[in-house]
Amino acid sequence: EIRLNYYSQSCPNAEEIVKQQVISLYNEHGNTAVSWIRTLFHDCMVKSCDASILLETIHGIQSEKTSSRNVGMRNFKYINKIKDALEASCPMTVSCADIIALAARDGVVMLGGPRIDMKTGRKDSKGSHAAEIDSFIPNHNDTTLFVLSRFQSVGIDVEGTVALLGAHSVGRVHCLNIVDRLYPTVDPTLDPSYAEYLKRRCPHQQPDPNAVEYARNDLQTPMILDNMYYRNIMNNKGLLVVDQQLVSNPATSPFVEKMAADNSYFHDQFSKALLTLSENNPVSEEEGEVRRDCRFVNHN
Ligand code: HEM
Ligand SMILES: [Ca+2]
Ligand SMILES: [Ca+2]
Repeated sequence: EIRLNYYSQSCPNAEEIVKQQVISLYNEHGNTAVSWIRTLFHDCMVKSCDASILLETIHGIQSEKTSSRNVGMRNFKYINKIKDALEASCPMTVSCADIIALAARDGVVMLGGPRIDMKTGRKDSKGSHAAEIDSFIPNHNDTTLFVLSRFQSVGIDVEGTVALLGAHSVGRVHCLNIVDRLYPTVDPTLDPSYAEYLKRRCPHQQPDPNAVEYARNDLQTPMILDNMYYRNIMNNKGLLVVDQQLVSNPATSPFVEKMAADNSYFHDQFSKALLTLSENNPVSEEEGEVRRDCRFVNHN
């Protein structure tokens, strides 16, 4: 059963240890904080917040990391650093699924977002769900209707979905996910000068797989989790099709306007929805485990 302060007896400093690690990683590589937010989404959305996304391909397990939906995910290696710090104080106590949740919570704070009171006590999966990823995580060009139905299936309503996509106020997108909007003709819903910028960032219709070509999600405040995302999409400066469509769909556009006008309303709705996402379908004590190494299931 997940609850607030699950580790208060078994590892009283657990949350503080994660926080210190997230801060020092942020100071080394600011983009780690960005990664933790996306990692939570891609773990929790796929079946359960069970750290399934961290497993490597080995002994009949197919890693989720190689899925096309997970393109661009980064900084997984630093999860092990957080885990090592926890193992040094409390061996075999804190789950990798809780590391993902707490790191996302603290990453949000590092990026100027709200403070979210997340529960702990999640257990780690004993397998990956690689084959099912595409049925849980929408594609970059799916319709709003489809996106809303995916989030609704995990208990997140229209307002919450609009708020969660505000995570695209930070981070980057590889050209692969944008070129369809630039070539052969520019998507008419793209601001022309913004399209010129994107074409400079992504000069080839078929992105060179060896070149790391990407554009920032939010040019104005790329490292701040703020409502600039909504102002951008209202100005036809959305990067992905799923972003831009929030403005034109009548179910989502009123929330876009409210969030664009009021950063603290955005933060409140983002907190609520991220909390719901972070509690999706926890694995039971009997079915799960606390992994020794977040990349592999335990062998005992
Ligand atoms: C319809 C739902 C969503 C779709 C289709 C989607 C798709 C994408 C894509 C294609 C990228 C760029 C990856 C790359 O090329 O490197 C991206 C980046 C990102 N997404 Fe989403 N996303 C969705 C929802 C969310 C949600 C709910 C969150 C978190 C609450 C989130 C957080 C992020 C973050 C933080 C990045 C930047 C990652 C980085 O710079 O390392 N996304 N998303
Ligand atoms: Ca998962
Ligand atoms: Ca921003």
